[in-house]
Amino acid sequence: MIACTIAGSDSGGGAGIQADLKTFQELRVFGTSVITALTAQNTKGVHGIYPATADFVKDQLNAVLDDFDLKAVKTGMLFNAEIVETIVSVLESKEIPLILDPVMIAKGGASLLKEQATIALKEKLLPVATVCTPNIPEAEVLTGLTIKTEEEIKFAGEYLLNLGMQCVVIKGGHLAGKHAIDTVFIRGEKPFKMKTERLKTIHTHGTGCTFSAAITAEIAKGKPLKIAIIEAKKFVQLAIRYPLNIGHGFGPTNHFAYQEHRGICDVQVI
Ligand SMILES: Nc1ncnc2c1ncn2[C@@H]1O[C@H](COP(=O)(O)OP(=O)(O)O)[C@@H](O)[C@H]1O
Ligand SMILES: Cc1ncc(COP(=O)(O)O)c(N)n1
Repeated sequence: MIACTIAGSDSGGGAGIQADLKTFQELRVFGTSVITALTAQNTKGVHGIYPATADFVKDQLNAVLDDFDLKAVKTGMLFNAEIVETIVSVLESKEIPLILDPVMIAKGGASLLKEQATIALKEKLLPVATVCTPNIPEAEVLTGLTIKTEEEIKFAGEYLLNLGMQCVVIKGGHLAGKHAIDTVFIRGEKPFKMKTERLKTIHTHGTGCTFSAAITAEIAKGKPLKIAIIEAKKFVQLAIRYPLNIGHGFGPTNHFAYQEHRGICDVQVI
């Protein structure tokens, strides 16, 4: 099975293209990539960004599409409106499931999406996505709502589904509480929650990339949407639970952990 990630490169290896390809590999999916921007980055922060031109993003995407039978595509850091629009123009006529991680701000605070691009993302790319995986701050930007309570999460999920996509996962990593709870909205179905223990760690660099890449890999293998999302939650939970303790800042998650420990992760689905 072959999947593609369209995202930024993280020289530190914990997020972006590198996290996506490691996740695909661990889940036995062949990974191809389209690089939207190079970042000079490590566990201490983003030290520089060098975007690709929209034309070169298009060349990479066409090269991949021309040769490979892609079963799923994901997007991560898209950086500017030209790149967002280019991706829409190439992908909108294709029937490939699109998993959209609306990456906006790195955990260290650096902006990975320009303000104008947020509008293009919301108006043009979101409507053609199969799954969108915002964290709480991203869901707030996309909906214009403040999201703290369960009611507000429900309202935001329904608002986002109405933009046209098939599924929205509002991730709960940024909320407080003993559990990390993600809420899943699938068109025409009752929403459900995925609940795990909230782990006490600073090594959460790239959790969102890893989670959405795992959904992409499972969908590429033909898993039904709900099963793919639950398996991805197990993948990211284990990747956080068994940290590698690499670097001097907010370290990466452990992409090896799923293959090594997968028998012992329980995600409660409620
Ligand atoms: N401390 C934690 N313990 C357990 N799971 C977590 C923790 N932090 C994040 N997660 C999970 O990791 C995934 C990514 O979530 P989140 O950190 O909100 O995304 P992002 O990286 O986009 O900010 C979600 O499934 C979330 O529930
Ligand atoms: C290239 C790239 N893509 C995405 C992220 C977001 O990851 P995080 O929110 O964990 O910093 C990042 N830091 N760098």
